[in-house]
Amino acid sequence: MGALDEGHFCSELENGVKLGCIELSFEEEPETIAIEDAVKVLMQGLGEDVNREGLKKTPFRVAKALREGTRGYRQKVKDIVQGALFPEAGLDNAVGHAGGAGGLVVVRDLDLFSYCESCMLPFQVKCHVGYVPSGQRVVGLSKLSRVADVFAKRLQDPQRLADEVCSALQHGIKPAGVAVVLQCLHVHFPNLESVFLDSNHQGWVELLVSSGSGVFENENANIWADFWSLLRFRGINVEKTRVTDTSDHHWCPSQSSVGAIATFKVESVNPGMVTAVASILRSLGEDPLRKELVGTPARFVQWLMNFQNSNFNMKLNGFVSDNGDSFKGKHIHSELNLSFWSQCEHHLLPFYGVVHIGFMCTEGSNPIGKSLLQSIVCFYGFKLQVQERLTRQIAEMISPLLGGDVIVVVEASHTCMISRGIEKFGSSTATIAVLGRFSTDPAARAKFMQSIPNTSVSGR
Ligand SMILES: Nc1nc2c(ncn2[C@@H]2O[C@H](COP(=O)(O)OP(=O)(O)OP(=O)(O)O)[C@@H](O)[C@H]2O)c(=O)[nH]1
Ligand SMILES: [Zn+2]
Repeated sequence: MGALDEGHFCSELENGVKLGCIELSFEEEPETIAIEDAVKVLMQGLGEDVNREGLKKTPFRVAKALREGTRGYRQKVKDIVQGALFPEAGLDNAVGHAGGAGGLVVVRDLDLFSYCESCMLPFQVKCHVGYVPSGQRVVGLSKLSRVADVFAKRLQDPQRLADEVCSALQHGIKPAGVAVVLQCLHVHFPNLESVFLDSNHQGWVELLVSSGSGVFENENANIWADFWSLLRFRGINVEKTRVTDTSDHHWCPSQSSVGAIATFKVESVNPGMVTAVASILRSLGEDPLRKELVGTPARFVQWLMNFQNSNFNMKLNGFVSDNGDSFKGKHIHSELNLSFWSQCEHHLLPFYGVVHIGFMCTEGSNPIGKSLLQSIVCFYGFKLQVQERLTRQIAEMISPLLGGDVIVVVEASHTCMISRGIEKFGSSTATIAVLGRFSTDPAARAKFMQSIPNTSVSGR
């Protein structure tokens, strides 16, 4: 069982005398309990009832997700590489591609997830690792991915992640050289204004970083040309958003001028919630005073505050539709790809995607503008949610405005199913809510469905 599953703790008295090991389950470990307590403070800060059905187990789930997501602090590279170096004839110390073990080896498209150290949200990593074997031996291919995962399962910055993986492999395998390329994707930070202004939001911020050691140390070395060629074969677009100097470049939207967080003033952030996040960092084995982490608790709280339990009803500014309630002469009107972000109430992790809305109206009229529908979608998105409830709430909200015949389809990617747990990259969930004629007329439903374009839902 992994370190997270079976805690082995030796209780110590003040003078360091060990009392002997007591077996603590994951639930009983002090770090888990501390994170659960901190998550309860965060949920109360959002105005939520921690005892509400659906939220009861959230503190524990979040503790489990965060500790699994940062297990890299407790793993050692040598345990992975040791015993996985296999003797292989070939070029000894020279570097070339003449047969045998002398040639460049590249493992491509390793899907990883890491935690952004600026905002504590998971970010997606497409990792490509290359090395030039030497010393008459090669490493087990899977170990390149396992070592990369040790450093990904921490609070990270893309460039530091690439450098740490590169250096660990260089020291662990002692090859002629190592090259690491990471294509990183950070979820975009919406805020109410920006989502309305530009509803075809790009859901992702992309960044490509690289790191090299030994024969790859010089990024102009011709062996890099071989490496990039082996990536291009896979259609990997290595030029896009390539940043070499990331020192002053904040890739995290929470640090950029347009991110949602930039619109909050730090002093307006609930200090009790900030303290709670700092204690979570400590429970994960991090130092909240590390310079890259100093602002992180406030930024994470600012992200969370997007989803506070605002129970105010949608201010429709007296909006009344003249949509009437008779079908005659009515046709199906579709408003498609309304973007939304929400926060899964089970894991406090984002889920995001698009909403498609259909309703009946007389030819040529449109009783409700797209931006008002976008407002409704955003207000129900910006809560702790489950996708089924979000879908139903949108339908129930717009139904009386539009004569009662509505259909709502939500397509979303759930970070909690992609970055942890079942880790199903690329998976997405679709939900439907129908009222009025759309609940009784399959042909009306089918006609609306045909109007939905066939595009990816990942928001990329
Ligand atoms: N129906 C529904 N389930 C959701 C939504 N968001 C997250 N979940 C699920 O909530 C469930 C929580 O299950 P638990 O077993 O309590 O928590 P868990 O151990 O973290 O679950 P895993 O994700 O399977 O590891 C998971 O199956 C999630 O996939 C949602 O919007 N709708
Ligand atoms: Zn971030």
